[in-house]
Amino acid sequence: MEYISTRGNAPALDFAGVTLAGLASDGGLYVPREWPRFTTDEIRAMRGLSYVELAVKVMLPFVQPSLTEDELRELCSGAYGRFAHAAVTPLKQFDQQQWLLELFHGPTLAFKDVALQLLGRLFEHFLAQSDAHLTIVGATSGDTGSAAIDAVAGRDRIDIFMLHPNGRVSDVQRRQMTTVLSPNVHNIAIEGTFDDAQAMVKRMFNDAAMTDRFRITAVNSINWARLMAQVVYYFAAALQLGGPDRKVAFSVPTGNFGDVFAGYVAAQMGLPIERLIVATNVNDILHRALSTGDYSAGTVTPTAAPSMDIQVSSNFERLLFDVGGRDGKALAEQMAGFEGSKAMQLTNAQREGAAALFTSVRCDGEQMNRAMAWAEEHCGEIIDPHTAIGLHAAQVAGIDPAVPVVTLATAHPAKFRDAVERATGHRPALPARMGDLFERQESYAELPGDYAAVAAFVESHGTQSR
Ligand SMILES: Cc1ncc(COP(=O)(O)O)c(C=O)c1O
Ligand SMILES: N[C@@H](CCOP(=O)(O)O)C(=O)O
Repeated sequence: MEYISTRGNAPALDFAGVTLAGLASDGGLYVPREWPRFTTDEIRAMRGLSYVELAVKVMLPFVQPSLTEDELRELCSGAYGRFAHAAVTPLKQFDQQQWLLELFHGPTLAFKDVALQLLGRLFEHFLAQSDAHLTIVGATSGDTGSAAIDAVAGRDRIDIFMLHPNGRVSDVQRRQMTTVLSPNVHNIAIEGTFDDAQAMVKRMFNDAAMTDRFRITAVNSINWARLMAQVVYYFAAALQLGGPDRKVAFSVPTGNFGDVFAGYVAAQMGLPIERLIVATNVNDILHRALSTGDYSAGTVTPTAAPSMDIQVSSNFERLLFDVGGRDGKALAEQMAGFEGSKAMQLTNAQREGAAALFTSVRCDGEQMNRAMAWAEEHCGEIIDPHTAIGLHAAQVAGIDPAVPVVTLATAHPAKFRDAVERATGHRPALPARMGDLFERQESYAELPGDYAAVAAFVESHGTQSR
């Protein structure tokens, strides 16, 4: 498979190349040159496969020729062997129509583990073929950070610099990152929002003074390999609910648009999907874009679902590229306009293309709390605030009652114990292996929201590769 940039002005790369590159050199995001497509018979034949075997089937077209089938299988076995549930992403029934896909059984209790456990292994695999040293620079609103750190802590020839917005992640999320004291892990709390951190990360990819010396890559969902691994669980859930002979809808708590874009990819690969529901909190740029065509970023409002406190959603660019006719030059101009003014209007083609599969719902704090309480009262399930936003959207999106709706449960409720306790009266416990999280020593730097300060920190703590 060959990958091209959404902005049309970067070299096409193979899978190993895009995995190590992260972001394209023209500032765009890599996407496959074309979508691989399964026939209905091929999808039907996936029923009953173990998660690892399903992952191999779904991802193989994306990784060849950089990886053989056996290499992919070995990497997946290692990655998913670390999950605490035999099904990796178990599906639970809420009622006649509503289902919950639990994506938080990995080491750091969020859906990010599904992709990052694999990505850490991919980095190691591809690095073994060269003598390069990799510098990962990432931004997190809470969950990507710990999952990425868990995936690469202690690995040779990799440093990770993870930026989180100071005071805007939950205390469990922060401690999951800052108590990992491996010498290759560097946590940085910056003044500002996740969007500020993400903008600094993207800027570093285009800063020749940095890229000339450091081999910088990404662990955020701007890295194609992240999204690819997330496609698998859409297949896993749909197959259990009668797919491909029955359509399924998915409700996805959304911030950076990575998880729900993976659902879009599954649909392009032939999986029959009724609707993809983009569930946002009050940071609702995506809801406004999908419902009115107005993609304009306001200020970020802190909420009890902090991982979704995002206004600039990186992966939306991938959708705009695909539904807008794959015109890299036109998209580069559109994105340059957005980067200047933080506002843009979707074209008619982009609006109509998105409307064919996506529905959006904005969920405020009260609706989120009610969804948490409903799950507890009616189903005995404690869900986290992000999942609750997805559940609320699933219940109000107006999906045909004959179609199952799967809400993606993106985080374990114990990561957000205070918010869950406020809504349900129950305080979920951390798993035993994390019982001492609050006794562990923390280490992180605090920096102003200033690119030069972050770049200087990376320079002084990183390992030059070139
Ligand atoms: C718990 C949780 N739910 C939902 C999201 C939103 O996912 P995405 O950014 O892929 O849209 C995130 C962060 O990405 C998250 O950490
Ligand atoms: N919600 C994320 C923000 C980054 O998203 P990513 O999927 O692009 O890494 C987080 O928890 O860090």
